[in-house]
Amino acid sequence: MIMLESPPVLTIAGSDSSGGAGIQADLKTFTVHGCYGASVTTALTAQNTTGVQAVYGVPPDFVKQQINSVLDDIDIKAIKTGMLFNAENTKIVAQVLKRHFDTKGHIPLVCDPVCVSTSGHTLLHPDAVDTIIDELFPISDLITPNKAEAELLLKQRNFPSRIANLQDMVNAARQLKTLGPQAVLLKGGHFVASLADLANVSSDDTQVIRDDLLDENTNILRVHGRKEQHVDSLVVDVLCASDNHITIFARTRVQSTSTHGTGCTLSAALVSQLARGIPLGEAVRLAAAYTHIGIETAIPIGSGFGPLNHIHSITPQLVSPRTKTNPYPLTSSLIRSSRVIWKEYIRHEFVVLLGKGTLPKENFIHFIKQDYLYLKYYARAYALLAAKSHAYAPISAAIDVVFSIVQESSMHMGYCAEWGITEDELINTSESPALTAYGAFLIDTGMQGDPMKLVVALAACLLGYGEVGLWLKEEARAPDSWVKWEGNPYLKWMEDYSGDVYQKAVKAGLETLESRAEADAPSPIRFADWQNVWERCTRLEKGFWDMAMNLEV
Ligand SMILES: Nc1ncnc2c1ncn2[C@@H]1O[C@H](COP(=O)(O)OP(=O)(O)OP(=O)(O)O)[C@@H](O)[C@H]1O
Ligand SMILES: Cc1ncc(CO)c(N)n1
Repeated sequence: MIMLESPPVLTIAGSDSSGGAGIQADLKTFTVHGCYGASVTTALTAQNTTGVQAVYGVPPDFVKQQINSVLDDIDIKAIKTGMLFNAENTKIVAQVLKRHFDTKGHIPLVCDPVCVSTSGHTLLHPDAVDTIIDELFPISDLITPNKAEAELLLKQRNFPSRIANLQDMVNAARQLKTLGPQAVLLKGGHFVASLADLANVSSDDTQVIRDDLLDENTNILRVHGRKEQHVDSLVVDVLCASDNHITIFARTRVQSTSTHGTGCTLSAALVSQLARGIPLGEAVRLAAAYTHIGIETAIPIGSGFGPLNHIHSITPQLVSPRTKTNPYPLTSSLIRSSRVIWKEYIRHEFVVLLGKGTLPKENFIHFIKQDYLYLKYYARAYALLAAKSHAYAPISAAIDVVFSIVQESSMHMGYCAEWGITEDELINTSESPALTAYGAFLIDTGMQGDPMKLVVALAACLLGYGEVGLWLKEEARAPDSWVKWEGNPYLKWMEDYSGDVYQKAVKAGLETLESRAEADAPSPIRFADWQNVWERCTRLEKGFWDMAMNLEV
């Protein structure tokens, strides 16, 4: 996506010579979030992936001059503080910011109370802890301590400080908020939680957000891939908002040593979101997802704990080859590139009501009639793909799909008969605008030069329905599930899309997509075209279910 505005943001932090944490991590993160990054340096570190070798503080007067130079001139939209080094620097930062806020108005401020590096090196003099609490916390909109920092801050003010379980994290986040900031995000990178822990902390004022669109939780990638499941080893970040409401953000833990600078990166991503006016809860979710993918896609750098991959959001993931653990890199990056709309599609109200068995019959009938007409476009698009293919194997593969779509359409005819719709009525159904738009887009995409665009366009439907089928089937397995399987009037639909025949087609579709991409070497412009086609088809799919819900003709 092209960002037309770049809100200016500021980091006040230490320099990391190895480039993975501190100011360097912040500036990279700001840049890929489309923000303009300014930086005030509080300390220089000689540091690499194995640890911190030396620290050199910047004199407080010079820190003050830097902040004034930036804030007197540039319309900064959000600020973060990281490593402040000592009490003098902390004090001056708080004073100067306070003065600017008093004269020019408040600017959203995130304080990452960096105290100790992952390698155990002191990044903040112990006598500065009180200064951070007394001077900086009261003007901060959010503080983002990790587990060790939270324990240190609480101990400083004689709170019970040991964090041994998830309930302790929730309590600690609440107590930290009484120290003065508007909100607290207690980061959980150094704490391993399980699904059982999550179940134990649920209560009325605690919400759990499971970021379920990461690869590990995308059913088609997991079921048809060879990814090992580590779904019970979780990372949780706990947010205590200004109204004391607790939100727990839970994601699958990545087994990786590329975790240097994760904390700096998370708070820098958060600041970038806040600068765009994104509300705090959503900003945390987006920033945590960005950090997570950065860890997941990192390539080892250095001999110790390497940096995460800051530029994943602007690098085509296609560069990553198909491997045993990541057999579907293109699919995974397409899903990620339009994750919000993809989720609106595969978790659509239509699907949820269908799973519960409470979808009104008229909506389903409306859908199935339009879907019958859709399959005609879909078959024509595959026939077009055959016409555009240069070898017998892909021609024959595309024609096989044409035949199975024709079969699927007779399956629809069968459904319709069950629901009392005659063949005549079905054939004479008029197209809804949502269908015309989708069908025309498929054919138009096919008429263009790059056949891979057509392959991508066709995949959104195939893979999305496969995902929905697997999701409903998996959800149905849980005790007291919201999905009604036996006795559901739409059982056959759920069985068809989760069943072996359709899932075999999904797996074949994944293979086609990935093997074609592997044999290709797309330029960034072509890759962006594929992403765009995927995004538009995902949107059209969502539109199709909107149409079914609204009974639009
Ligand atoms: N192994 C991991 N898998 C997934 N997410 C992780 C992992 N490690 C850290 N994170 C995420 O990274 C973010 C930073 O968390 P962490 O608690 O590690 O901060 P930190 O200790 O301040 O980091 P650092 O000192 O390395 O900059 C959090 O959102 C956390 O959930
Ligand atoms: C400069 C700097 N800031 C913060 C951290 C914490 O990750 C670090 N290692 N180095």
